[in-house]
Amino acid sequence: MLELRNASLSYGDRSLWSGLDLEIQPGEFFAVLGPNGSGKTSFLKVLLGLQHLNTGSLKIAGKPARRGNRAIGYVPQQKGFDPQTPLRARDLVGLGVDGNRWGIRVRSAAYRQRVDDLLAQVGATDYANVPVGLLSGGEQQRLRIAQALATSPELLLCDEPLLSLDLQHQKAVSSLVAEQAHQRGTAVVFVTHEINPIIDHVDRVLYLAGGQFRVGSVDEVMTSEVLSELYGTAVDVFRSNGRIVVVGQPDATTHHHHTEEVSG
Ligand SMILES: Nc1ncnc2c1ncn2[C@@H]1O[C@H](COP(=O)(O)OP(=O)(O)OP(=O)(O)O)[C@@H](O)[C@H]1O
Repeated sequence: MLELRNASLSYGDRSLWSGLDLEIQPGEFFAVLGPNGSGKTSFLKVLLGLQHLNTGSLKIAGKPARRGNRAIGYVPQQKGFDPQTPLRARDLVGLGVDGNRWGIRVRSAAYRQRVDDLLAQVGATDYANVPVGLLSGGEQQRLRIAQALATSPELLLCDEPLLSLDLQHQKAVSSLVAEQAHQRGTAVVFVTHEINPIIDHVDRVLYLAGGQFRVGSVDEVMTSEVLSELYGTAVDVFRSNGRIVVVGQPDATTHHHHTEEVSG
């Protein structure tokens, strides 16, 4: 589905990663973790064809990366909608639906059916006609996912989709994305600061830090040894009730964005 070979990316003399070889399979839930500034968003930009690699190659569904690739669905990092936003939930989802493919000449029956199906797929049918600005952060995030799924992408990219969500909504959105991967066969690349909300779902992680990276299962990557090596300083990883607690990262990143976001 996705194939990176000997990939490196740097800005000026700052290297974000180099020598990255990676294949992501259909149906895989793949997370990208790392502190602020480690290159998580840049990684998504590469996949979206918005950022060129300095070395190496990338293929998505067998073809070189390019902008506007319809095989990719993208859930951007976003704040909440303004309460005045004059869009209903179904209008937002409808923006993702490809008019040509569904023979829209606006508001055709096929278009309405497609929007209804997408709303049902993310469990948003009950608030289909509510203005998006009045919905909770978690409800808005479901709609963004529905919008990203509108073209039935083979690859779904999510940039910090859990930011500003409470625990219950984090779980619901994580499960929804996991279902898309594991039941529907979409490859998912999921950028997050926090492993715990997705720990039960994620297949593998890419951890970026200090210009280095590590790829593997949660058990392989989230260890004191690996993180200490990546950060270049002693980092302790503890397990508690199925959760992971990381202590001693030089850059305490986890809550950086939360104060800036509109809460759900
Ligand atoms: N176009 C660019 N030109 C130069 N430097 C850039 C560019 N884009 C990003 N950077 C730098 O590269 C680093 C990685 O940025 P990126 O946004 O990918 O990190 P991130 O892991 O997504 O961070 P965060 O968790 O804060 O969102 C940052 O130091 C950033 O300032």
